[in-house]
Amino acid sequence: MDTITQEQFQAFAGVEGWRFAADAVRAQFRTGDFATGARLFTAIADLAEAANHHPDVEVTYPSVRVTLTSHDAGGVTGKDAALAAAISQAAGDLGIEMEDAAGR
Ligand SMILES: C[C@H](O)[C@H](O)[C@H]1CNC2=NC(N)=NC(=O)C2=N1
Repeated sequence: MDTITQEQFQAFAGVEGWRFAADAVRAQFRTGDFATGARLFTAIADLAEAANHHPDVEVTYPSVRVTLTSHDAGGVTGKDAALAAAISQAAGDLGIEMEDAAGR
């Protein structure tokens, strides 16, 4: 699968707030506590396994950081955009908000 540009990524529905940097897209979710972070991670893991496309995920007490890239393509592809949108939807379903770049 070919890589996509930042403009092509931003054109995907549901990826608002994801940040395109170099060869990956990143987002941070404000969970507020570790148990909620674990629930979000579990939802992300289920989506990743279903897509056979896996993010890097950092779970801390107050937040969950997600980084997506397509290792086989060496950059961001439509798989990353589709999974990013699905992760944002799963976070929304759990009542979890995305943080902006400043962590607000
Ligand atoms: C064998 C397996 O299908 C591949 O290693 C998959 C697994 N998950 C993956 N996830 C991501 N982000 N990039 C890949 O290239 C990738 N490849």
